[in-house]
Amino acid sequence: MTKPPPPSPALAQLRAEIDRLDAEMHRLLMARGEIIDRLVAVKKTDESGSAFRPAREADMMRRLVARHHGRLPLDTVESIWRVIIATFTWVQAPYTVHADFSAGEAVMRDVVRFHFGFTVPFVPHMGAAGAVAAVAASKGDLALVPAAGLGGNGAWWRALEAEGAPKIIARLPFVERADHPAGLPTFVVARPAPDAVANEVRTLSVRVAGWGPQVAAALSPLADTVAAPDAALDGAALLVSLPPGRTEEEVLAAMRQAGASVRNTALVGGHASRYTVASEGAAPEPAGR
Ligand SMILES: O=C(O)C(=O)C[C@]1(C(=O)O)C=C[C@@H](O)C=C1
Repeated sequence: MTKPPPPSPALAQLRAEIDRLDAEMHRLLMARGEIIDRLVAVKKTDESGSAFRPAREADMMRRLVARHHGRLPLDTVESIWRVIIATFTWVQAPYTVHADFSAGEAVMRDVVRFHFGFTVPFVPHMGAAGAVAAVAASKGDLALVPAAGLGGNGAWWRALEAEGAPKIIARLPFVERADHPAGLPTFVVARPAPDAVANEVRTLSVRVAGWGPQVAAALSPLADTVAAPDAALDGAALLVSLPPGRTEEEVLAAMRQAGASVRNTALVGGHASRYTVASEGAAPEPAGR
């Protein structure tokens, strides 16, 4: 076998620069890892069993996207940081991701791997109920459930109503854009540590009688809603996401005015407000919801 010719001096110099930068990035990652024991002690993670702080992560991801520029695609830099943060969370307190595959295996697998990498274990479930039940039986696990209404899933969020039940604590992706490589809107459900609740957007479980197109139309400008049929003939179980500044009273009043009667409501979690950038590399602009 013939030996490849040595690289030109110019190429050798560029490679030496890359080696130096790689060694520096690795050193910095290891230095980041040195903080973990102190994080665990300060956050008392042994007591809660979960190191996940979604509001902090949403804020970190927004700032990352806002300061990013240059040749490296945003998707790449976002996915690298997702893996760093999710893995650092796992090293503080191991957890499993329970993913509801009912929106399709491929899209949900992408959501899991993009946001949590390959070190964090994940278990597939055919339906939201199984994923949420697994979280309820765990200390610090997460469930990922598609945020859109899927017929087969029913009103899965009703399992979050009881005190002490798991709650919605995040919505993925943290930074939304039309061409996001793992952009399936997804709720993250967990038993939140007391300081892990983000509530810029509050998610409400609402049961109504008299549900129909008029009520849906009245609700749509006020809040994002997922609807599932409820036991009664014209009843519906709703998962209503109240954007910042929108009150529960306003939304219920609009539904009543459109002819629905509200049977009961329960807060089933909250998450950081949604944040959208126009497209790859564009300047960030808040989504308003
Ligand atoms: O800030 C924290 O609380 C951390 O534990 C650090 C860290 C990170 O790796 O940056 C990890 C987990 C949290 O969800 C948020 C951020």
